[in-house]
Amino acid sequence: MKILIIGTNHAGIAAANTLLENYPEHEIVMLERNSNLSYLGCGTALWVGRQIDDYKGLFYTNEEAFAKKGARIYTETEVTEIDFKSKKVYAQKKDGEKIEESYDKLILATGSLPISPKFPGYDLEGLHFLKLFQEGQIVDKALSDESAKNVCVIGAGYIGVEIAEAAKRRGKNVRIFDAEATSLASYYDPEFAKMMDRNLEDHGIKTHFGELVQEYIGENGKVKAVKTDNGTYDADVVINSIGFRANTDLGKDHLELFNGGAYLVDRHFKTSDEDVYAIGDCASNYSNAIKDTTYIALASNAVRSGIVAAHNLAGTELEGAGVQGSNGINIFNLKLVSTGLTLKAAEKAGIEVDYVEHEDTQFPGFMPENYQVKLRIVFEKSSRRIVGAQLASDYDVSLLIHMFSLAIQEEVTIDKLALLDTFFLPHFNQPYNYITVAALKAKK
Ligand SMILES: Cc1cc2nc3c(=O)[nH]c(=O)nc-3n(C[C@H](O)[C@H](O)[C@H](O)COP(=O)(O)OP(=O)(O)OC[C@H]3O[C@@H](n4cnc5c(N)ncnc54)[C@H](O)[C@@H]3O)c2cc1C
Ligand SMILES: NC(=O)C1=CN([C@@H]2O[C@H](COP(=O)(O)OP(=O)(O)OC[C@H]3O[C@@H](n4cnc5c(N)ncnc54)[C@H](O)[C@@H]3O)[C@@H](O)[C@H]2O)C=CC1
Repeated sequence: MKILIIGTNHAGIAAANTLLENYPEHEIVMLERNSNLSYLGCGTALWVGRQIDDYKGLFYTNEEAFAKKGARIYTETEVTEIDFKSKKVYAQKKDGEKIEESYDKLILATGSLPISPKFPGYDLEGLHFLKLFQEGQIVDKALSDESAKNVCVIGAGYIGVEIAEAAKRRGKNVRIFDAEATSLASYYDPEFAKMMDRNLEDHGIKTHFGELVQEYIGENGKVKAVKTDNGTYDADVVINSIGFRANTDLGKDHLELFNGGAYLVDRHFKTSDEDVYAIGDCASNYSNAIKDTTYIALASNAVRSGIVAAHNLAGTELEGAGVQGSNGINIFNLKLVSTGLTLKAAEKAGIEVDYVEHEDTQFPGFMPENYQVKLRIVFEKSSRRIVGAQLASDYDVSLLIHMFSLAIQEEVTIDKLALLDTFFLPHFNQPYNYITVAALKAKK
């Protein structure tokens, strides 16, 4: 069987590896428009903020590795059209050469594109996005210009907050804007998000939440200020980070879409076309918290969807486990992690929930070094199944969120969690720890 994979970043790579390692009898062709593959965007802010020395370690594989494994791989080759009827893909190489490939099965792994806000002045020089490695390089160069003093970040989601920290670490005056009342509003309830807001402000970043950007003001074709409904602010560098949209340009007229966005897929990541699978940021996913289709753009989901699609396509039935949207962030040492639904997300999904919360130190009081930890657990009122959790601390409590992720996936109730056997050792935690205490607070 001849299998074509379009897009070879995290999702496409996971699918290709699964096929090459488990089903070597198939012919694999990979098509990628970029010059590189496997760029870990999560490292952009670390590198731009000089927390790591350079970007070389942010790539975990390359074209040669796949050629060696037996795949035919084309980089700098953009797929321009797919004829789903005759099962043919048309592409163009960087030098203009046109190529044509047929397929028996097709995997779309074309990812996502940053949403571009079309405020007046959107085409000025000095406005940036942060999706590709090359865009990271451009932002890095812009911040290296000594005369660029003022940086405005539009959107205080994950990319925005991370790059705001990086720009501050590079000695810039940084302002961050978001339409919502706090940063990270789609990941955390206000009580947690406000800890991040305070953290940003304590480190000298000016926050402008609930303030709407209306215009980029320029001079001689270059941005010099950002105008909002509340004021005008100097800006030499503007970074736009108001979210991603699924990149479905190639298949949107043929394949069924989820809410007009990502390719709608089943639990095998198969699209509405029997011979076409879609994975990663260009595809929908299944949410265990809302028990319905969702769209969440994360590298972690992209990898898993690639593995599941590849097995199913090759004939081994494997149902995707669904997702919780588990995520984490670490800014100036404040760590926030969450999974599943916030109170607002639950309300939006029409799920009636309650929550319990507890804040305590990680270790018993007699330990010489200690940290505050704040935990919130969200559960469905009727079934009492856990549907979300949020944790905040300067201590690394990140691994705990995986337990809550599994709890959501497996529909564990808050009452079961209260009686869970959690070990105790002063070096790690307390006998009456914040998980147990929080869960015991859940009133019937
Ligand atoms: C700055 C930043 C930080 C991030 N941090 C994290 C993090 O910490 N944790 C996390 O889980 N996620 C993070 N993400 C999100 C994560 O990077 C994405 O969810 C992930 O890249 C999705 O992988 P993908 O392979 O589905 O899509 P993409 O990474 O978007 O890759 C799609 C590929 O398809 C190619 N392509 C598209 N169209 C065509 C075409 N017509 N022809 C040929 N090739 C094509 C593209 O060139 C691209 O290489 C971050 C993203 C960014 C930008
Ligand atoms: N640590 C992690 O896991 C990371 C994950 N990612 C993922 O990459 C994807 C893209 O990241 P982001 O672009 O940061 O998206 P995001 O969805 O995290 O945040 C976008 C932010 O922009 C705001 N916004 C939307 N429209 C706006 C407007 N017109 N004006 C002002 N604010 C506006 C939203 O309120 C939101 O806070 C996300 O899926 C994210 O989860 C990115 C970086 C790190």
